[in-house]
Amino acid sequence: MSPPFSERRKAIDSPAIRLRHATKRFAGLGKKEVFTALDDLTIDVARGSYVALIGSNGAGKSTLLSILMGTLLLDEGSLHIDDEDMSEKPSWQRAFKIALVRQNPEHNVLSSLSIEENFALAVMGRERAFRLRRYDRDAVRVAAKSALQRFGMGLEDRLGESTGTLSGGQRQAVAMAMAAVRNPRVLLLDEHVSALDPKRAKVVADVTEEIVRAQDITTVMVTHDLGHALSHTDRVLMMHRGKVVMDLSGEKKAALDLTELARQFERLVGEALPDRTLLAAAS
Ligand SMILES: Nc1ncnc2c1ncn2[C@@H]1O[C@H](COP(=O)(O)OP(=O)(O)OP(=O)(O)O)[C@@H](O)[C@H]1O
Repeated sequence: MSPPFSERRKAIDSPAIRLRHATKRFAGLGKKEVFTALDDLTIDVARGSYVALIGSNGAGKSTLLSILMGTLLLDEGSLHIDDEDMSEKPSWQRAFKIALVRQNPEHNVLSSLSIEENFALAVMGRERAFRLRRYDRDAVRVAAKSALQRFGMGLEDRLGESTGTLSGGQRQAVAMAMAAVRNPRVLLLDEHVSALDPKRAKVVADVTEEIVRAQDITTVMVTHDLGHALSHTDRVLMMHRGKVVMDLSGEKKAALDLTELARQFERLVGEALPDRTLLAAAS
């Protein structure tokens, strides 16, 4: 029996990601030194929204992605994904819900396997069974081809080739297409186009947004490129020293004046935005 309407409504309205008073500390170099990478962070991420995390080096962006992924666990606070308490669950217990595309293309695909075999692993992950067993080759090929075609790189005709022979841009396209085939509840992007040349970066960024919108995937992207964040995402969270210092969405984001943004950021944190963040936005 399906749940009552009120319960279904609640599931749709409730945020996909609910972070409450999230704190993560690391031991510093000195014996008693402790560094707070995430400092009492409370954030809701709406279902299906595309959110960018921007901030200077060491602001806590990667730590936050690791907390969402489960490769790090919180010291204090809580994390719910789709109303399920994930605070204590390590990455392997939530991997079927979450896909991650990393900055380094070599970290996203297994280069000893073919493109098709990489997709087979992605599909098996979606089915919550990472056992190496015979996979449905036709179904995997159909899904892989249709996801790869979007990138216009001809990769759909090279399924039998080793991913070790692909360029960085091609590997990132394969990684994004694999994420699309897995159709995760949450997609995490860690500067996934920053290592690519501008032309390939644009293709991968554009298709990423198409996938996110078409499949309604809640997405959190770390980037140093404010221009990329402003043109593709619904909401920009500016981080500094483990806190969100600015939260821009809707009209506030649409009416954004970069000089004013830089001024406000500096006033709030006492430090200027990194040059590359502003330069990327202005170009
Ligand atoms: N495993 C770790 N051990 C100790 N300190 C860590 C660890 N991971 C991160 N930190 C520290 O936590 C702080 C936040 O790091 P984080 O990597 O989250 O920043 P970031 O915003 O992603 O920066 P960047 O833009 O340079 O990638 C940094 O000062 C970093 O040195």
